[in-house]
Amino acid sequence: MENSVHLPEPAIRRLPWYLSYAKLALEKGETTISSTQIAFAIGVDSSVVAKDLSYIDVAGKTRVGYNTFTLIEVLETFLGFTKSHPAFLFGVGRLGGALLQDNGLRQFGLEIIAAFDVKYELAGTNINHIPIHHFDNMCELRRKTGVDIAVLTVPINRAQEVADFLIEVNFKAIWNFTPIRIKVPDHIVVQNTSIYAHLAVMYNRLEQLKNE
Ligand SMILES: NC(=O)c1ccc[n+]([C@@H]2O[C@H](COP(=O)([O-])OP(=O)(O)OC[C@H]3O[C@@H](n4cnc5c(N)ncnc54)[C@H](O)[C@@H]3O)[C@@H](O)[C@H]2O)c1
Repeated sequence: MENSVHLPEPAIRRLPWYLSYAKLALEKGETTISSTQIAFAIGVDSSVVAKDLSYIDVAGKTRVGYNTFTLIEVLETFLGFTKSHPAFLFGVGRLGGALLQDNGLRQFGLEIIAAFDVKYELAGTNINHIPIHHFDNMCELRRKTGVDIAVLTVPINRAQEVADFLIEVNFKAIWNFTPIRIKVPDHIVVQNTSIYAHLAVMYNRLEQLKNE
């Protein structure tokens, strides 16, 4: 069963933490794990873990626990990590190039099948076997493949115009790595991912600690 249930976003964000913990537990030979154990390891209340896991179709008892292998399987399927989600990447610079090199994305179900840039010299090359095309050829490839997901790694001053164009040609989801909050209509799914924003939180908390 993939994630068709509408879960609160904080719950969706916690489930991958449970998954990582379950994988570690299995590596250590723990064939069952309880929600109390998960709660302790992750640092959240066990009632929260039990509630989160109640959204997904996994058999288990709060005290006795879940079969670790089954829990991993069910979580991976539910989170969409076992299915392949084809995507196009836009902007093959330092960050875009690094993402193309990252085989880890595939483990989480994201399959970047082609990348696009406005630099003519990049067209016809590839990174990690992923072909790079000129941006002008994108619409044709989009029509052929029906890809819905765009990974956006263009310079900040190009982000909105590229996003607008992608929406016009029917992309449905944008994973935005640029540090600008792109504006999109309600029916478009956007995830903004900025390591810089996390840095700001870290600095702020660090200052607070120093002032305590
Ligand atoms: N989210 C993060 O954590 C994070 C980390 C580093 C960088 N960034 C952001 O990612 C973006 C890329 O950073 P970078 O360092 O890789 O930049 P870069 O300049 O190395 O690469 C950008 C690439 O985008 C291409 N490009 C420009 N306009 C385009 C268009 N219309 N269509 C397709 N490609 C186009 C450029 O030719 C270039 O190759 C920036 O917005 C940067 O701020 C985010």
